[in-house]
Amino acid sequence: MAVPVRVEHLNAAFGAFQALHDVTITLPAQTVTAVIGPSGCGKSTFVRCINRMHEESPGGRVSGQVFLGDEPVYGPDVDPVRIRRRVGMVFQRPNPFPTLSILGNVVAGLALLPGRHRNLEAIAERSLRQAGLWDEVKDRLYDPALSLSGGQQQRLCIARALAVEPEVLLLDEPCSSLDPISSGKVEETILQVAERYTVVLVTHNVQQATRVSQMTAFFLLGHLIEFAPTEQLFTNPSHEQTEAYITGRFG
Ligand SMILES: Nc1ncnc2c1ncn2[C@@H]1O[C@H](COP(=O)(O)OP(=O)(O)OP(=O)(O)O)[C@@H](O)[C@H]1O
Repeated sequence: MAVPVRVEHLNAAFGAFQALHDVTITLPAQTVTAVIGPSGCGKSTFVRCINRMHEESPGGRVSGQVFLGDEPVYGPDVDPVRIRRRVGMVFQRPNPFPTLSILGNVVAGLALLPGRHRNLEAIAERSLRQAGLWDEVKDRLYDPALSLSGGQQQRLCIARALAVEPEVLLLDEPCSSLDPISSGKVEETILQVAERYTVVLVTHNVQQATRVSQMTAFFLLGHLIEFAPTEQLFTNPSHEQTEAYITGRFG
């Protein structure tokens, strides 16, 4: 079940350096929200605050609040591990577990969940289908994950994230290490999973944002400058700085 992510007055710092300033935004459910902006503007920091990974960075501090549905992510008794189960994440470089098979990778996260181990093959099939990889791997589920191409490995990582049934999926530049054909397949996967999840896609590629997202958030120097339907933001931006970025005048 997808839930909206409501971010209120979020500030994030690395020691004395403030990387995010007073960000307030609601990321709708069953929608792909693209997060764009020049290098260093705080895109990764923003998504890492949603699943409480930022606080794991040296000097990482957060203030403000994030709600997953009704649950405050930074509530006093909230277990970050449980939040990370509700909010799956896929990184820039595919990072399958190198010693595990394709199937072993997909179900790896389930070992951490109580009472869910009954039907691993069925869960793996469902997740691989959702990630658009099933047909390519169904006859080689016990092959090493590293025998897959980079693009397949990235879709495997998406399947692994989906296997534990998160509500939100964070994708931090998932195509940046992939060739255009593999990127296209990952984009198809993103479009497909957005029907069921709240998807947040960090991307450097403004064309990719227009292809796969319905909403776009533009960040600059740690500030959220503009958040609008993607088509509107790219055709009729409300801010001069957004226009400068999307027309390639900086960044
Ligand atoms: N571990 C860290 N320690 C100190 N500063 C950091 C750390 N990680 C990131 N920063 C700084 O925080 C700011 C935001 O970084 P962040 O990685 O969120 O930006 P980004 O928009 O995702 O960049 P890119 O597009 O290059 O990945 C940058 O100024 C960066 O130098």
